[in-house]
Amino acid sequence: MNMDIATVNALPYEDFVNIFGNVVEKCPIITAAVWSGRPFVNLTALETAISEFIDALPESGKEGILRCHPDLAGRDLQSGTLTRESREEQAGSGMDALNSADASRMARLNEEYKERFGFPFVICARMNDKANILRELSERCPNERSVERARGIEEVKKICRLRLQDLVHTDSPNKL
Ligand SMILES: NC(=O)N[C@H]1NC(=O)NC1=O
Repeated sequence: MNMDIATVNALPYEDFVNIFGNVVEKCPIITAAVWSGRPFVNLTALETAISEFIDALPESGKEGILRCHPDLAGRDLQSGTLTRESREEQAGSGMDALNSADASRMARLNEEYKERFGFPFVICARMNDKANILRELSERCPNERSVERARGIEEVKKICRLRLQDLVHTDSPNKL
């Protein structure tokens, strides 16, 4: 895809949601909401609108966003039911090729984390490798719930930024 910002701003909401609906995993409601904020001056402005929408949510809403994320190396990966974006991100950080020791460690820590916080561990897989992810997962487990809620949301925003960038080319100054 190669869209300039004028093209994005001219999209009917059906197309806008179809194209950008999964920049926050399984949360097309966010994309549908920020469409009201057109016109965007550039891609960063769209990203900011998404970020501000998320920040304005009550804590339960932020936890809801985290709960829409599949586990890393979890059941959806095993059964092939990840979204395309998540599948590519997880494969990129080696989550689809864990040895059995790492796979069971991952599964155990993911369960422990979810049990403790009531939402899953979220990290931007494209900015981390397997070793990092495992380390972060074990280091973040003892944190306070409010700290982890905020950390998870920061990671959601990183994932969102990379997904947005993938949807538009930024190779020319006239492009997004
Ligand atoms: N749980 C979790 O972090 N999931 C994800 N992270 C990422 O980069 N893509 C995901 O689906």
